[in-house]
Amino acid sequence: MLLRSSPGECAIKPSSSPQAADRPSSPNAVELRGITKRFPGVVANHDIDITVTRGTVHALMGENGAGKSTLMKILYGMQKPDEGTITIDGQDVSFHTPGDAIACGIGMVHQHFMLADYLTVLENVVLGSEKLYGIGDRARAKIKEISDAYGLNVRPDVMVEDLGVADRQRVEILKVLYRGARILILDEPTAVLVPQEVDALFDNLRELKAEGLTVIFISHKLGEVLSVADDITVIRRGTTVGTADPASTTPKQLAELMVGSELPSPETRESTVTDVPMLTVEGLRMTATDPDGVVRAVLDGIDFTIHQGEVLGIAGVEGNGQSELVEAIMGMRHLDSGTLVFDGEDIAALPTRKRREDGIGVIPEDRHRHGLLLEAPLWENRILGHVTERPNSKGAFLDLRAARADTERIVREYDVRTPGIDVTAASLSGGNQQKLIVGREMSHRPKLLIAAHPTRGVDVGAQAQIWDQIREARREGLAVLLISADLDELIGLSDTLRVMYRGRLVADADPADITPEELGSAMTGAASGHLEHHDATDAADTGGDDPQGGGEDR
Ligand SMILES: Nc1ncnc2c1ncn2[C@@H]1O[C@H](COP(=O)(O)OP(=O)(O)OP(=O)(O)O)[C@@H](O)[C@H]1O
Repeated sequence: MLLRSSPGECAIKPSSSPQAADRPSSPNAVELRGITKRFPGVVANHDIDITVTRGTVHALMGENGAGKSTLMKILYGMQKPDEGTITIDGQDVSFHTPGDAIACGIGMVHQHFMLADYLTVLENVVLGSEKLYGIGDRARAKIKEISDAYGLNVRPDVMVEDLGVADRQRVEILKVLYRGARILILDEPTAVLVPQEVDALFDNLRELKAEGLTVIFISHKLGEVLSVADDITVIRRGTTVGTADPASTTPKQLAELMVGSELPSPETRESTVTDVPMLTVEGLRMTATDPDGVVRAVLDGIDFTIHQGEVLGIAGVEGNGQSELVEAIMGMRHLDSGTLVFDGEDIAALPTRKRREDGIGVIPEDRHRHGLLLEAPLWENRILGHVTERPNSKGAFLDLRAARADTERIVREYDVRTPGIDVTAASLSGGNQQKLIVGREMSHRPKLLIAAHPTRGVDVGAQAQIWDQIREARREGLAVLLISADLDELIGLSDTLRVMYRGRLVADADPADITPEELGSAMTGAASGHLEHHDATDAADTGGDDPQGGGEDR
């Protein structure tokens, strides 16, 4: 069954023939020809050609800053190309806004989900498209029809806040299908999913293409791309450098096509763990009150110690208390109880700034909200959070010359692709923003690094470099609290691995002896023979302590 709903008229370019709309459509869903897009000091896309066959999954790969997002923003009408043509289903089109692209059957699922937590799935889906099927039974029936057709398993009447990450992603996909999308653009869709969820998403993508829909997705994950894509286009420094056939390409060849270097591996078993405690957390408990006035524990009796030279990895599906744990250690949220001893000192009453000055570095989960001042230049972002420290200040004064010189050094050493240090952080590509943050935090030689998704959105080459930098610092005594959705990264970098579920540390795993699949199961609450599980049945009951919601008690 082919589903079609049309939210508006697809604006065909006036140069097309009058019969254009009646012409038999081409086998290609999308053809981009000679796309060029310039920003001040950067050519983001230079004469790019891409052909995407209808009914296929097409992966777009490339180093950070290669120009992938820019190209997709052009296809989705968010940006206008300086040169080049866009052809959809054989018709030349011209987009000025995403609305124009949507009218031509293009939908985009962004990396940061855009759903309203306190609305139901149905309300979220119909929001802004009430004219299509109303807001009641017709809309509900349409949602069910789409959900059944593509195996999305979306229930219209549940609250979005009660959904896990993978369910939210399916709602986002359904939302664009509801608006009539036949061509879906997914921006790094697997970055936040555990392996089992990735498999389920790929099943959904196969269903979509079986119905003749076309999927274009951006990814840095070589293995995943090879397993699901029909075609791969690699772009480097703004131009198409090649296409790869997944059936006959190895991950190593693909990595080389992308970055021209060896495929890195995070595996390392050499231990540098000492018996000197750097951070000891005991009985950490934090509650939150939701809009209905219900108090629930978001951290519920967390205990651990990280020693000098140790990486403690925390595995967990997002929303199980990891963000709150970081906020607790950094003093950004009120603790109900518990102790925090850092480098022999009780820091529970210290302000965040003092904790940083004392030697805690942070690579935050949300780089836009907590890691960068997007509208400020790179050199100001270099100072951010470290105003009182060298080389940014001398005595009571800022030392701008030294801060600028050090920003240049970070740009060089961390390979931040930018025309200069005076451009805004907003103008960097996502992966390059991440490299700037990692460079800044590592520069201060912290004693403890809290690294939340340190290589999220970063390409394979830069990822290997960041892993090396963390390992090198660990050899010199750095203690690391690593929170990551990349299970290869967690297993490869951690000396100690613990699983967080519903605000508690529920199981320990030996990184040398666990697979990503086993770890993924433990994160979703299932027991596994390769983990040491703790008793979680006495979870404090303060009116529902389920930050994720909807889960079963273990
Ligand atoms: N609004 C903008 N202003 C100025 N420069 C920009 C802007 N958007 C992107 N760029 C620049 O264009 C280039 C391509 O960026 P783009 O975000 O398309 O890369 P990407 O391949 O998606 O990278 P990543 O994998 O890191 O997300 C980069 O050099 C980036 O700094």
